[in-house]
Amino acid sequence: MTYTLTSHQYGKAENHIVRIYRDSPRHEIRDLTVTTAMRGAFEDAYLTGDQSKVLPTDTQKNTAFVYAKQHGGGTVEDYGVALAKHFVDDVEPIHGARVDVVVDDWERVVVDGEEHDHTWVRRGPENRTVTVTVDGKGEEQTVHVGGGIRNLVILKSTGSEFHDFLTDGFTTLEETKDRILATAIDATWGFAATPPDWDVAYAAVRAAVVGTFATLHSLALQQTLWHIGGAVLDAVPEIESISLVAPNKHHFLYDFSRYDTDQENAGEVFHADDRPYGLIEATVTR
Ligand SMILES: O=c1[nH]c(=O)c2[nH]c(=O)[nH]c2[nH]1
Repeated sequence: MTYTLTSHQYGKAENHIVRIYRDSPRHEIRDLTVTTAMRGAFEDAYLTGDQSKVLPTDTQKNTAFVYAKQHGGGTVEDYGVALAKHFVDDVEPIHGARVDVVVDDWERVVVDGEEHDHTWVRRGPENRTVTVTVDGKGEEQTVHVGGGIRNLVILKSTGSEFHDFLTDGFTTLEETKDRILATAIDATWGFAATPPDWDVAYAAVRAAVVGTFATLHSLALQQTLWHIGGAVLDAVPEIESISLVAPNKHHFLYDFSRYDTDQENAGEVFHADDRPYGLIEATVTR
């Protein structure tokens, strides 16, 4: 029997790097979880156990931390590009590198009406994500930066319907003209060109996502995703394509008719079910 190693990459996953900027009494914080993955002619490490071309994942980890000091002053995208380019440009056997960054956001606390200089509370649960891919050396090199939002949990208490769907012998779902619509959006997007400001572009995407979710009178989560995709492409001209994954976090009206009570449940009390959930996905491309 013969086998072929058809693909491989290796790296260090989830380096949790907290960078404090303390050049003035008002500190800043950046909290990044960084995953590196290297591609190149590393077959021998698998096939014969020869590690002579392998830059250890431990070294990748160290580099990610040191680059957080050296290249942390710009945006997360600048950091990711500097780190990925370093691996490809400076380490001969590495021909391609991918750097994935998950950003945890911290919000400055307010004490007696004043923002505190060096204390924050975690903002969440959503994360901003950045993916940088560098392929090839010298003139041939390509650098791609992708953006994302993970776990943007959002709910509207009305302005959502679901009816006139296909039915068969297994259908029990009742039609509704007024329901809760809730989801936790994962979105990733790719750029055809570099935007003037990465942070401004991210803020514009997020505003388009939440604004569209709030204002679109939804006939289905599918329709909401389509409109979100269009709004994002309208908001940020450099974005070429956006992929959206959205679990339908079902909220079922709790049935009061089963109880001996004079209370009515007019869309006020719901059972928030965690599973199973509908999973709606879409990619919208310019
Ligand atoms: O927005 C929805 N899309 C569906 O495809 C679906 N299916 C379902 O049972 N409820 C919903 N809601």
